[in-house]
Amino acid sequence: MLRQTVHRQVKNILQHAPARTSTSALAAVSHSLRLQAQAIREYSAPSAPSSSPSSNQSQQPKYRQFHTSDVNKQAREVPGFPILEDPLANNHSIPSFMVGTQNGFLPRQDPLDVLPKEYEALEQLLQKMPLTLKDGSKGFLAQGKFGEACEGLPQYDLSNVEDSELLSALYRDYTFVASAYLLEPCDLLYRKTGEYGLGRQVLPKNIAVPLVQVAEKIGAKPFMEYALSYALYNYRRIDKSKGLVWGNLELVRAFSGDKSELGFIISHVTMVSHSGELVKNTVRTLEAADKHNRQQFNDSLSNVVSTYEKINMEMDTMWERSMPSDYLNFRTFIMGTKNQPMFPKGVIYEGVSEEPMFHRGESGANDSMVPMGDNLLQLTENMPSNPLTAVLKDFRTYRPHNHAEFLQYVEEKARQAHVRQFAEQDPNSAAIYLAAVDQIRNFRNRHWHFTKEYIIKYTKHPVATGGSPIVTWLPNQLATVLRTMQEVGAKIDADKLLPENKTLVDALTKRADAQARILEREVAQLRTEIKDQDKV
Ligand code: HEM
Repeated sequence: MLRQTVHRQVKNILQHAPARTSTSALAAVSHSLRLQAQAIREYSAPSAPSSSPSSNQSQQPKYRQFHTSDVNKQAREVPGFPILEDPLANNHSIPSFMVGTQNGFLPRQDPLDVLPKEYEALEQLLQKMPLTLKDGSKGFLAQGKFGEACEGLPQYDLSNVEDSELLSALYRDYTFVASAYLLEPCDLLYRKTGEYGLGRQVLPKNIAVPLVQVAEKIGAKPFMEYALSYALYNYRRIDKSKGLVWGNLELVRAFSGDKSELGFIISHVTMVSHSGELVKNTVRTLEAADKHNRQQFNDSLSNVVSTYEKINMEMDTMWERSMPSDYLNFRTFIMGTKNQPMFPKGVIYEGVSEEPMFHRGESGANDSMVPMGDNLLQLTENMPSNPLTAVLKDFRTYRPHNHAEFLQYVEEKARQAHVRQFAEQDPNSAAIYLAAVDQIRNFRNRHWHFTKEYIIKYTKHPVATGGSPIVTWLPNQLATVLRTMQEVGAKIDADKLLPENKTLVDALTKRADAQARILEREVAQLRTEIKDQDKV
């Protein structure tokens, strides 16, 4: 049935394709649809509990269809993947999240910040929800009254909603309500005792049914996600004419409602605001490696390095925008229901399925900038084959569908074009490659510091919000990056390097050596302090 739908779509595109559309763009769309169908099959596989609200709906494809003719008109003709050059901000029929050279991994249009009047009860519930409200008073969560307040929420029927912007807003809002409802008891207990206890194990049908309806329409899992809800679909520009910069952004929804939650979320947005540039140069680097164009390869990979530099500098502002001592105030609400002791048997979605569901929680691990670098630089395939790396791969399914497809495209293309090997064939290209890997190291190393300073310093809870073991998972990737740098550095013939590259290669490899030793010692020590670090 799905295969037939996809075939019909491809045929339709071929018949109605604009004359200008190249075969490569058509191949791209057909590839995109094939992946879509594959993901539909995976998500509907028997191991994943069915999440259809009714038997009638279970006949429908689980993923919202692309209005591919719109995409075709605007897609840059990258062989293999349609990338938007124009975000098509006025288009409300294609998904809100589609990779573009302008919007990068951000939504194509700013998030819808107020729900239409007909959803007033939902809007009001969310506005009164945070621990601290905008006027400084206590919201439902602070008073332990959120669960009770949810009882008054009508069960909206979302089956006729088709506008992609409204669907995205409703998905964001229902995922906020669901997480607050499920985790409210954990937050109350944590504030009293420092323990999370158990969350609510059943999601009532007035939340569960519309959440599953909207999740199916946008092709997401029915649980809070990083891009589709908490971080990248949750900002509002204060001055619409100004950019996505710190000072001009506020939150649409919040759990704690304090300044540190604002700083935490907005730092992600301002970092991702550079991702269009990153996408553009990643694609150019892939093209250059494919065509063996050395000059283009060096230029575009150097641009990748300088863009990651900007992103890393932006990341460093986290320390002043969001206080480490406040982080645990909102962290409870972004926890998942998979691999978390608060939900030992998952969560039953009332009115949807009798089978419990398990979902990873919100996590920056579902951002696409670092996975794109991992794939471009072929770091993903250098990760050890172990259960921690399997978690990394699982995280890649928790993101907008089009982002997941794009990451897969970059991984395949880099492998076909032998990006790393092409870089290593020329010592100065290898130096640029090393500098690019060093930016990924910079990100992951700062990130490891964040984890120690914002989390491990305050709690011995063994699992991160995304369900990964807090001490061992991040170092699994950081150690791979350091090892890759050591391997590449050792192969470079220093005598053939430009003088500036000689100094660079020397400094980067020495630092990688030192950090690898420190990391190993740190992890060994932390493993003795926090339990269950081999459990994934
Ligand atoms: C206070 C700041 C932060 C803390 C405490 C933090 C914490 C964590 C933790 C504990 C994980 C492990 C995965 C899991 O949730 O199970 C993770 C993963 C990740 N986070 Fe963050 N995070 C922070 C900020 C950010 C920011 C600003 C970004 C930017 C996009 C980000 C991107 C990532 C990425 C890409 C991963 C996966 C890392 C990898 O592949 O090695 N995080 N984060």
